Amino acid sequence: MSVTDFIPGQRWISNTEPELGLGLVVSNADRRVTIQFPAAEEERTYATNNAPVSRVEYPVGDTIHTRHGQRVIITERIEKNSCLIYFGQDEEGNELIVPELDLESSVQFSRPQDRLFAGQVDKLSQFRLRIDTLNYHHEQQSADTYGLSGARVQLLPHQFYIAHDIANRYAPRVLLADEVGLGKTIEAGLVIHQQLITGRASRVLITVPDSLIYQWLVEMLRRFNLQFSIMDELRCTAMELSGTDNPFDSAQLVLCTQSMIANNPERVSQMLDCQWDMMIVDEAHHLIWNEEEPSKLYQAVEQLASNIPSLLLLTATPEQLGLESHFARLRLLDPDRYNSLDKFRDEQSQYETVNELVQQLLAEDGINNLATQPSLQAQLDDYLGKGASEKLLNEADQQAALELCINHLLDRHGTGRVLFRNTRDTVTGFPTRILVPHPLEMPAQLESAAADASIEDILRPEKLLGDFWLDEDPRVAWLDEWLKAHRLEKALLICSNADTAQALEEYIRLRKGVRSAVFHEKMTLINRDRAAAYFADDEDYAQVLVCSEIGSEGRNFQFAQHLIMFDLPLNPDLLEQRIGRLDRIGQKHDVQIHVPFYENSAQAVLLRWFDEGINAFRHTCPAGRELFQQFEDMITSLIMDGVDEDAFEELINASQKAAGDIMTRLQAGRDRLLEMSSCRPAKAEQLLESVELHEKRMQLRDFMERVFDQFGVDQQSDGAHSVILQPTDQMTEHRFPGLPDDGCKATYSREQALSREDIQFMSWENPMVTGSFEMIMGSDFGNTTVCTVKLPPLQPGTILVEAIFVLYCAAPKALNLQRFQNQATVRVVIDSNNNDLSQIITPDHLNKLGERVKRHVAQNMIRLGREQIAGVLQKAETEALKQQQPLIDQAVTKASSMLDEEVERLEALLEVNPSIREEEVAHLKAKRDQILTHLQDAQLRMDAIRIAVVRE
Ligand SMILES: Nc1ncnc2c1ncn2[C@@H]1O[C@H](COP(=O)(O)OP(=O)(O)OP(=O)(O)O)[C@@H](O)[C@H]1O
Repeated sequence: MSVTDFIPGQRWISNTEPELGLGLVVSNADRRVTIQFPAAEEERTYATNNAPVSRVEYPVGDTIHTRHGQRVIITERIEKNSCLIYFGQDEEGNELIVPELDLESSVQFSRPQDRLFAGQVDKLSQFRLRIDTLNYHHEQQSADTYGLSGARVQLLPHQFYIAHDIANRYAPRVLLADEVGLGKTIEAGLVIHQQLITGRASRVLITVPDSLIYQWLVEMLRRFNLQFSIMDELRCTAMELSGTDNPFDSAQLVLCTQSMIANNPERVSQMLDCQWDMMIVDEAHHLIWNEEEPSKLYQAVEQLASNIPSLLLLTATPEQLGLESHFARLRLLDPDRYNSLDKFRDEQSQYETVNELVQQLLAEDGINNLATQPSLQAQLDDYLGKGASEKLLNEADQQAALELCINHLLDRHGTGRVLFRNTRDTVTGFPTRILVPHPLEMPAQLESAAADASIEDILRPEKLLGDFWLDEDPRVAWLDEWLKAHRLEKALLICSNADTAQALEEYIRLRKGVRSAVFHEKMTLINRDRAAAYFADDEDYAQVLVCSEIGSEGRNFQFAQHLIMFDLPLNPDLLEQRIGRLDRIGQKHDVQIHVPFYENSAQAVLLRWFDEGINAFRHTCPAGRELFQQFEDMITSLIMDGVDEDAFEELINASQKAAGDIMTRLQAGRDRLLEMSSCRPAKAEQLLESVELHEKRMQLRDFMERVFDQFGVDQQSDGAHSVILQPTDQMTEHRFPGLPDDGCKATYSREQALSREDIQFMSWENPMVTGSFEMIMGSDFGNTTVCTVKLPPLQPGTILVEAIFVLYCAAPKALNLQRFQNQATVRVVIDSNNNDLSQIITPDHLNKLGERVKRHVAQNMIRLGREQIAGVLQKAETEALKQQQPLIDQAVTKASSMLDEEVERLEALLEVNPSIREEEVAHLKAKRDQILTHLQDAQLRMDAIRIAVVRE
């Protein structure tokens, strides 16, 4: 630009700060030009030869706004003393004359055509990045597994099956009851993440036992990038003192302890005043209920559950406290469905018949069975409606029809809508459990002390040994020796009592020099987590963590291989919870379960019964609780009255038989159905394939490298898959989304992310990536560019206009309308002779052959070719618009067929399966109508323009 280009009174716009609005030249002297930006009340002075500004000239036909608020369509434009005067008509048809000085200053050019003609031309690389963003964004949004693939987790089929099934429901309310350590937290996290990222939920409340609060906090952050806020009494009070009305309104994602919910009605009432979308209750077997006296926790959760649309209850032992409590928890999920305990009991007995039918159909000759057995046909018709079997047998593809029927049976008459339970039998990869009993001689004084003691005291013999039990208890001496002999191995020790844990740990640490830590309910939460972290440390670690029973619930200690049961609990579910600390996903070794016990003692009775009677050490024993109830009297009498070998034999034989019977019954009925509806392997595999297919690491890496470059984030490669990212002073935005102020390390490899939890997992759902999508698509970044291109058949000087359109629907994010559109963009290429070359000149041609031009050259090209380009753009718009209706029709057809099928399925289910909530069907229908309306209103909108000038 030269000195003579700038005349006071002219309007210009800044290329680097377009948000300042329209500028006004106020002076031009000494090779410096000063431009005022009235809308922003700012002024800039530039050197005239390289001022980063573009002249604003509106063509005839455009609409302009005056500073007096008038809207004028330009009919004529003249230039006087190098300034423009516009002539035109306002909305009432009044003739107006508008000198450019009178133009409204707060205009923003974000439409690509406006920016182009205002001289705001982006780099070629930015244009390409924009188009790639549109395509990748659409691809991710359309994937069936959208929202499930960004977690730092191994792709385990049973978890993805459950998460996918639940996450696709409206306001899901379910009980996640996988066996201990199979990943219920992960399943819940996947569902939360998916609901948040798709916009179906935005406020989530998680409540967990006190000892698990930090573990959940960390797990949500490191695996799902979800930053929860812990709301404890201290924090709530501090916020109230500083003027916050309701502390629970201060965060979207809140974690709180179950003791707060159970014991603090005021806090519960504050929670009730907030609009939550989702609540998660971990270790939900604590929600104890009986008719006379429901627990406080149950009552508080019940209040919250009736106000919060979505509810996930997590427990590995749903029936730990009896069928009544289990039923009451199901009632929290769906009070209409679970309104009678007797009916519920009846239903349980029906599962056997349904399963028998399913098994006959699943058999190798299932079709044949059905074709030749009228009784089977009648049974199927009974369940699925008259004519169901005939229809199936008449299908061309009978096998596929049979599959569908089995799905319907499970769906409508099985257990699966509300309850999910995967077992170790169906999930592979678990270690072997080895029982290592350590018989010890009973201290003499115990025999007499035990005579009048209660069963609880007998089971914790240290209590009976008096104040010096640590010196006298042979288990303590055994422990000391064992730890010395296994110095390099970590062991988790569990005993039932906090005082025992505390005294024992102090003793071995101070008196025996063992590196140990303690974990019990009398410690503060912070100290508990410190102890757990010390035990987990790879280098400077505690060899043994001594826990009271609270350490047997929910915690992840699978890095240790040895579990020492200092005593044994009476309840087989608790035994399983203890073993589950080590026997969980991620355990790489066999689990050794050490039980030091006195011969001929109560513990010896329990040990033998658990092992020989119900085989609860080496395997999980789903029938444990029921068996314990059945044999409790016999066990108690053996414990209290001393061992009578014949009676013991009888107990063992009877227990084995009963265990076999119960397992057969469960397998024949409820458990088999549960298993089938908790994970259908073929579907689960398909889901994992979809996640892998959309992972596209190389493309993601390439994409993000370009984004970081463009936005000024420094990146240093750090090995094959990872990178170190640092904010810089050259960043174009104040902050880069998701990037910590002090930078971070990130990896594009799931495997590496799993082994290095200190580095970020860069998936398409990482906040840095989704933030980049939003930053680029939500702004004018890269929406105009100019290049030259050598394309021999075309005449030099020909102008090619490549216009990119997107189908735009102004709809809530939660509807995720992109998934119904087959393509992300519509692309039209028109040349200056108005030929449509869209099919001939591909994006690849222009990407590969297009050469960059300097900005001022590009601006000149636009200025000179403006009229022609405007005409071509109009033609491009006309051509694109021809595709609008077909695109809408295609999206509407796809949406209708998907959503109608879902509605029909739910309606059919509703007729026969009371676990469907009416509101679920109503919501789905309303959502379908809303989606179709929005799609029908969709409009193609020009999103970006590339001008290519053909050169010699
Ligand atoms: N897909 C996965 N990828 C990586 N780690 C996993 C995965 N699933 C589970 N884990 C790990 O396995 C352990 C058990 O998972 P989680 O805590 O979710 O199990 P749970 O079923 O809730 O256990 P509990 O019954 O003890 O409460 C945790 O350490 C978890 O991080």
